Amino acid sequence: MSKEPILKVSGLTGGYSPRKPVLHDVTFGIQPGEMVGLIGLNGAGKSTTIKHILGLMQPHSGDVRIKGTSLDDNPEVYRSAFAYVPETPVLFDELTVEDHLRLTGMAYDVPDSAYTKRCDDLLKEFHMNPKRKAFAGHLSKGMKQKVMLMNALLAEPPLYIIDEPFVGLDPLGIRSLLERLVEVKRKGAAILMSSHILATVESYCDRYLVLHGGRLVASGTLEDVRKTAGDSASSLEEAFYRLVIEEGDTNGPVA
Ligand SMILES: Nc1ncnc2c1ncn2[C@@H]1O[C@H](COP(=O)(O)OP(=O)(O)OP(=O)(O)O)[C@@H](O)[C@H]1O
Repeated sequence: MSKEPILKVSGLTGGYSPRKPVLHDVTFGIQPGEMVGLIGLNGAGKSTTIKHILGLMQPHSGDVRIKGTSLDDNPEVYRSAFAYVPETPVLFDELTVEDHLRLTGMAYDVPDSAYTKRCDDLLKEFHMNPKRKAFAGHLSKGMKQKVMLMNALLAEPPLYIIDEPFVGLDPLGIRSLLERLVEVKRKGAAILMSSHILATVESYCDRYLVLHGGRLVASGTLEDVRKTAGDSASSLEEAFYRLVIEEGDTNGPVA
């Protein structure tokens, strides 16, 4: 029996100018307990898709719903149902790591009874205990990325949207993150992760969305994506390569 999707993107056409859409009729859903990898070449439309889901851009046509609610239906309910971790950390330089966690706890109504344990666990898992009182402006790039991730994980939302999480993190940070994502997935959260690190995406995601030139050219399990790419593709990387150079376009998509 199919469950109600946490995220449902239906016939999404959108972009920066109504005369020149970047995304064309993109449709997909993410069920509770699923981690879905959004992959595509530079300029394929991954960030634009994410901006539409975040509600930062208006669809030209189509619809985005989180747990059945659109941004127009109820902006507060819509926004509190997801946590977003951007590729480039956005923090307040003059606030400490603990200050950021406290603000997130308040914004997402994390109960006091759960807050201290969640914080302590996250600071330990991400090896950030020595930096809990450090100002964000004094952290390294990877540490800032960890603070963004810890904030998202502290909130325990139904939906996580994570943009290219592996680039700034050290191997221990990547391991902590992946272990945590497996855990939140097990508890029923949905995760949309955009990344160019296809081997990790293949190992951890349950399904994949392949965007090319703003169109979803393949989606589903590894088996589904391999079939769409031609049965001889062995890995996600091989299937991806076939899908995106199919039209003899080796210079990337033109949206
Ligand atoms: N602010 C903007 N204004 C106009 N066009 C934009 C803007 N941002 C992106 N685009 C265009 O939208 C298309 C898709 O870009 P997008 O940033 O969604 O790609 P991406 O898949 O996230 O790429 P990358 O892997 O490089 O991050 C590209 O043609 C890009 O030039």
